[in-house]
Amino acid sequence: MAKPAARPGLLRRRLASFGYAFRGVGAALGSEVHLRFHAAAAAGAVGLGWYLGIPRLEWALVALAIGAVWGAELLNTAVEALTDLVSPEYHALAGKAKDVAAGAVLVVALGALVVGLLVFGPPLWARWLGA
Ligand SMILES: Nc1ncnc2c1ncn2[C@@H]1O[C@H](COP(=O)(O)OP(=O)(O)OP(=O)(O)O)[C@@H](O)[C@H]1O
Repeated sequence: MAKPAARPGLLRRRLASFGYAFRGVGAALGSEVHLRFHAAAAAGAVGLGWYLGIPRLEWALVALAIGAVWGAELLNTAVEALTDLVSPEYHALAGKAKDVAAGAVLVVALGALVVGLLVFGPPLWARWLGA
């Protein structure tokens, strides 16, 4: 009897999963203008945080906000792709799925905006007043 093909080891499978995940982020970055905008905004926030010397807890908030926006945008991209696959023709439910997914990005982005205003607003204001 033929021996079943050996399954790759656990570590190799985990590493492959990471590879697929990074490939997904790369594919979304390549196709989604919004995600490139989020990348620029994240770079701006990190630069501002470094310039203002914000404390560690505020870095944690900024990191959470950036991660949440990226996560929501990636999920939105996945929903769009699946919707286009399942329902290339017009369908009210397909439209609802895309609108709700886009709404999720909007809600998270508004939360991130509030975080940005609370973290960067006061020290920027103080610098401008002090200048
Ligand atoms: N198959 C469909 N059936 C019904 N309505 C759709 C369908 N595809 C798109 N729509 C509607 O058109 C809107 C825009 O769809 P589209 O696929 O262009 O998404 P988008 O978020 O604007 O795309 P992108 O992020 O690539 O710019 C959706 O939010 C939805 O309201």
